Amino acid sequence: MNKKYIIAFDQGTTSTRTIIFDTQGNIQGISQKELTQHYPEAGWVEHDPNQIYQDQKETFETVLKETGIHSKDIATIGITNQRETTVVWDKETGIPIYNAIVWLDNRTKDICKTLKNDGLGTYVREHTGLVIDAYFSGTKLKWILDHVKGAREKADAGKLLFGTIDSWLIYKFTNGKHHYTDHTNASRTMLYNIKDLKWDDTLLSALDIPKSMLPEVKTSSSSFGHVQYKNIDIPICGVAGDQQAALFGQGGSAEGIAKNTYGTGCFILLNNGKDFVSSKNGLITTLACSLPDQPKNYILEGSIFIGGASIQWLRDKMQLINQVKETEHICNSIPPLKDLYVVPAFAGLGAPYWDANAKGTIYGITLDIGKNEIIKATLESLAYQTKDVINAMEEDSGKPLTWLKVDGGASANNYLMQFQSDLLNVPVDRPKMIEITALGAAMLAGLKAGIWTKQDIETIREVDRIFSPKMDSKTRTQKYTGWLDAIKRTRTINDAQ
Ligand SMILES: Nc1ncnc2c1ncn2[C@@H]1O[C@H](COP(=O)(O)OP(=O)(O)O)[C@@H](O)[C@H]1O
Ligand SMILES: O=P(O)(O)OC[C@H](O)CO
Repeated sequence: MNKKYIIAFDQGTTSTRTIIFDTQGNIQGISQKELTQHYPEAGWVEHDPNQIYQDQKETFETVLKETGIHSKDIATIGITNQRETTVVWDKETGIPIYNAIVWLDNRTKDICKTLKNDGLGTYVREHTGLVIDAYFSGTKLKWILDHVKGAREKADAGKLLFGTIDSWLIYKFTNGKHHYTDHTNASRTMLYNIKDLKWDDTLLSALDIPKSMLPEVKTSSSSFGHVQYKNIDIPICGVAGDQQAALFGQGGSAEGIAKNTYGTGCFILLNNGKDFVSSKNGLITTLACSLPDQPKNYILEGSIFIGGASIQWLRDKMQLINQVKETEHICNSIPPLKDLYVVPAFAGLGAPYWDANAKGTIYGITLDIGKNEIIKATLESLAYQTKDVINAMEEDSGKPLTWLKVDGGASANNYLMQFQSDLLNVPVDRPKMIEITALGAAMLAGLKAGIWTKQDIETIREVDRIFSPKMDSKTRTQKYTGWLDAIKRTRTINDAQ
């Protein structure tokens, strides 16, 4: 094999990146563009699908130019993406009929309420592993068909296609030749049966979605067509939703491995093995990256909607900081907080509460509280929300968590990582490679393309730092009890409204 590089397309909520790895898994080049967020109404979040494609193409071309690496030396491309975000486009022209409705958008909460009232909750949990929530693609797709003029007729006539961002990019980069997705992305639509690995007719009919719109679902490490660049065809050999890709990059194809990605949201995933376990504690069951010899592995996931986004809120809306990284120094420079909690339910609460109506709150303000304390409480909220999810995971899996692997932008924050370890009372293990999501996608592609074996990829991850718990158990219990009280009060206020 003389091809020397693997490319990852990492299409996230806030940015679009192309990264080139060498065969040791080292980064040779990165190009990145910020993605414009559109907020047409309260609770709505949209992206422009054309911007997503153009940015991905531009970062791809830029990284090749900047590194001087020739496209003939690229063995394969892996794609990883923000999950659930929904695009519908015209089959003939490839033109989207509406903006992409982003995972954080909760405009469809009333559709979800109706589905729940119709008694579909248990069916959804048992067949898709999910809870009925506006987070997943199914109701977003229904909303587009119901609200865009002429969409329903065109869909019924087989003239529209649906996809999550991976499908959209595959379609565009292969000039409309392929309409594919992979198991991880399909499992986030609320339309896919994760036991039988097929689209679910009952849910398609409940949401009035024609099957002809849906992509073919493939193994995450398999052939998804080619990207042509300067007359060279580069095969796309890996596709996975970003959280599952991160778990894979962290070595999570083995049962029992858990990771938390601290990005816009926080996503805690535990590889729970080959058997479908339905959560009794507010988590969801979803599919791990699939390999030809490992088609079905189930993950228990806790999806927290607002993680690093709350630090951006401190910077952009509250203007309490100039840069997100300042929070580490600020937190280290003031004493431990006493009973001050920020509950960042800015988009409702995800796991384990699933409360679409909850709103953000701050509890425990006294006269001595200033902006630094608010900053610290906001940063700590990422760790408290993580603990809520880990507690649920321990209940569901029946096993205590002994080790947490971490990644994502906010995992760079040493104060947060130490506080997380203290609160969970387990070591928190941060890898040297911060682009672990992209690396996971590259690994999936590299496996299929014959660049790496399973043994090779096990040796790529290296530890940067392990944070060990230092907090005494009394303080830990006091702090967490205060958090649970703040959550209870938040939810009581909203119930009363
Ligand atoms: N040093 C830091 N301390 C706290 N939060 C941070 C820090 N660096 C980045 N973040 C947060 O991490 C998020 C970006 O992480 P990233 O993994 O790139 O997110 P995404 O993939 O969701 O776009 C932002 O929300 C930002 O506020
Ligand atoms: O783009 P990220 O990294 O914020 O991830 C978003 C998740 O995939 C949503 O489920």
